[in-house]
Amino acid sequence: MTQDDSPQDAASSGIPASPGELPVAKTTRVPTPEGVRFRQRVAVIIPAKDEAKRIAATIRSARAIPNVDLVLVVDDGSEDATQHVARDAGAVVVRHPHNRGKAAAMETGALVVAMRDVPGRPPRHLLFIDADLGETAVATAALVPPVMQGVADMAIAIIPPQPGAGGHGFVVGAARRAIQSLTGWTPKQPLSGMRCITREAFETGTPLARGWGVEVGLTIDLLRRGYVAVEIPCEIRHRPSGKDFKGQMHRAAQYRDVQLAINSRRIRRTAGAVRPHHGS
Ligand SMILES: O=c1ccn([C@@H]2O[C@H](COP(=O)(O)OP(=O)(O)O[C@H]3O[C@H](CO)[C@@H](O)[C@H](O)[C@H]3O)[C@@H](O)[C@H]2O)c(=O)[nH]1
Ligand SMILES: O=C(O)[C@H](O)COP(=O)(O)O
Repeated sequence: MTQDDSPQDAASSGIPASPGELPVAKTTRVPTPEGVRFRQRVAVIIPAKDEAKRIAATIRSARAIPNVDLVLVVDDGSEDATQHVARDAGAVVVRHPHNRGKAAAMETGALVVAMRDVPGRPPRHLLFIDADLGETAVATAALVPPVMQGVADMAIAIIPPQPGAGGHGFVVGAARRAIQSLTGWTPKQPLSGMRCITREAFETGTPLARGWGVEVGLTIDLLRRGYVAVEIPCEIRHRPSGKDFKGQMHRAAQYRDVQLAINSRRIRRTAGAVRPHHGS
């Protein structure tokens, strides 16, 4: 992923400048019976397409994240042994029979976690991570505390510059500008998919934008509804897209999906602004 060090003011970054200025998440606290305290749990959801080489290390690392009691892999129609390797590494695995794209894999993952949440207890927070983080996946643990403490409804990883990355900042720039114009918030890494999010915020953001538009769509939809997002640095490594033909094709697909997500939200905003008001 392309990095950008453009300056940001603390207020628009969402990152608190000092403890006295902590933002407050919008997610409603689930009331629990008096005197009963449930430990908030977290589910890691890993959308995975043809990730047999790296998924085992990612799962092992993710299992070490505090408060995680479920690691779920959604095999998005892989043609390799992803599902078998993931099961052997201790994950719960579900599978799309055909490739449906990352956003669909995220929705499937959230649905399966909901089925495993314990009735009467707070729903698990959802920690989405990519399958290719390997042993660095544990560093996404830093995304959990802001959500757990009610500082944010969604915490997004800022990742360090990646060796071999070949981006030109084109997709990232377009995504950042659109989020800025539709929400007033300027994210450093608008495409980052490593995100911890409350169940309530996730449900508010569904249906998700398709494919690679999912992160941009989710950020816009949540911020416009008053939810709070923060970006948190995480020392993770992933397999970046290079400068080769495959990398450029990937960027073209990202650009297409991001533009679709942005355009539909612009249209929705305009339609909302001109819709006649029939209230009393
Ligand atoms: O059809 C697909 C394609 C990919 N994946 C998985 O999605 C994740 C991200 O895919 P990757 O190929 O690593 O894409 P990147 O370009 O490296 O992804 C960056 O940019 C994406 C948005 O464009 C974000 O979703 C990612 O989190 C972010 O790391 C990986 O676990 C894949 O296995 C699927 O589940 N289904
Ligand atoms: O490599 C990346 O960071 C993404 O594929 C986006 O590409 P970009 O840097 O050209 O926006």
